[in-house]
Amino acid sequence: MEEGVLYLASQSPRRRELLQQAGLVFSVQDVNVPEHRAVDESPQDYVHRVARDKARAGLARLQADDGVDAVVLGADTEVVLDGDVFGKPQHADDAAAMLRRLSGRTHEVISAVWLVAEGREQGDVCVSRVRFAPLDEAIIAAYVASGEPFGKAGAYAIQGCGATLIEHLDGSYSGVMGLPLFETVRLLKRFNLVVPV
Ligand SMILES: Cc1cn([C@H]2C[C@H](O)[C@@H](COP(=O)(O)OP(=O)(O)OP(=O)(O)O)O2)c(=O)[nH]c1=O
Repeated sequence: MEEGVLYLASQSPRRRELLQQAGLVFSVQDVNVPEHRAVDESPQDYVHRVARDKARAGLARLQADDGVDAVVLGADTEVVLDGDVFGKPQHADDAAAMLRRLSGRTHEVISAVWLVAEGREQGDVCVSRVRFAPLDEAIIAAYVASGEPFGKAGAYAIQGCGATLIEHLDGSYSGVMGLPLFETVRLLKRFNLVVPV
């Protein structure tokens, strides 16, 4: 396998952590892509599009800088319940409202990952099902006050105290946390990038 130059187009510390956990060598490229779902766009199409746009934006910035021959990884994670897409909460009331809706129910977490290089793009998606325990108002208030829900799709973090709210996970832990590592490494191999395992 040849050595490729991998860039992670993301501001998410979770994605950095997960790529490091997989033993990958990469650089980080900051991108800011607007996340607005079109009215007729399915949740899965939306997550794919945003992940691809992040990777494309990363590659465009790198090419504008010095035309480096790079492979750029973009990812997006959303929580979906009853056809509604829960992004990151804007404020405390928003976070509490999301948690109230997730309480005692099973939702989907959709995580897409895209690799974009000059003349080549490929992506994959991972859908997990997460069942929340019934949450009373005191738990919701305490969790929101902890600050953990902010910056997280669906207002919780499986890698944090949010794990204590989850009764059951059917799917990928890394996918829920923000970057499905099995699908990511499978894509990297297709791009002939060096992976440790
Ligand atoms: C459900 C869940 C989400 N999350 C996080 C992962 C993502 O950072 C975030 C979903 O928002 P994203 O829009 O996917 O990512 P981001 O804006 O944080 O980062 P970037 O676009 O720069 O890559 O939610 C967790 O950390 N734990 C969880 O259990």
